[in-house]
Amino acid sequence: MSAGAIRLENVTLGYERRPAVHHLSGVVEAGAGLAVCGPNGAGKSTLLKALAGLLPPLGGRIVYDGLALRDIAYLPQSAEIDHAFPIDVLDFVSMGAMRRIGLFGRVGAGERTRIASALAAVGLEGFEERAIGTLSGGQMQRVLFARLLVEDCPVILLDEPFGAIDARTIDDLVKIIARWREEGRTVVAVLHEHDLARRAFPQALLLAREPIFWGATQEALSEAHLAQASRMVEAFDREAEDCRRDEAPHAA
Ligand SMILES: Nc1ncnc2c1ncn2[C@@H]1O[C@H](COP(=O)(O)OP(=O)(O)OP(=O)(O)O)[C@@H](O)[C@H]1O
Repeated sequence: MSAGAIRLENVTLGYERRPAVHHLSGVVEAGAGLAVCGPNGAGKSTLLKALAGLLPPLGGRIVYDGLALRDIAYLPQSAEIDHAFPIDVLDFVSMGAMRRIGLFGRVGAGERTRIASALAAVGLEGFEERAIGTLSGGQMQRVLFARLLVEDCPVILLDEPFGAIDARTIDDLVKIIARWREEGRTVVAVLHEHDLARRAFPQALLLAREPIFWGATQEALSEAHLAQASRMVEAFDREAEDCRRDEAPHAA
């Protein structure tokens, strides 16, 4: 395993001891571009939270080679972000510098330059004083990418970064991901858009509560593998329903 890699060893993840992802082993090499795909409920977001260090495994372990958790930037699903929080674009993007300067640290000239160039890179110059609550979905996603640019981490985790945004914004953000990869950063993204996964990520993990395939994207997202993933998640959900019925002896 090379420096900067993340190794998963027979990892089980879940909530309140209920497993959501089982038997996951593999290595995210430093500099990898990995798409995590699979049907709804497959465990994709759960895996990303675990990689970000927010959800300790129920079993197995995740080993970070030469990486501290502060080296990992994490973009949660849009629904988990408080868009109504009263903060303007400049302050929101500046929060990306917090790991370096601390919560109450002074934003010096170097950080100001970094923040300005991040806003320029996502095409949001002139939006500095806009409250984030007034932005469109696409503009908000650009702001979130600007914050990631300021965070400047070697590992970047993106949970559904392209959900419900326009094609032009998607193109611009895909270019930023390509730039991160050229710079040797590791990018792991949960994606429902398989065409984008094929276009922007050489590797894919197809997940259906357990791994179906982890390797070249074209092969991971073959029709046969996608059909297998759907069947497995449906079967898992049916079993879960049966369990719930068994656990409710007083139900009518
Ligand atoms: N906080 C939580 N508490 C309890 N169960 C959870 C929690 N978050 C997710 N789950 C359950 O874990 C399983 C996997 O969910 P997860 O969100 O990881 O799937 P996903 O593949 O990201 O789905 P989607 O594509 O719909 O976003 C689901 O059965 C879900 O209900």
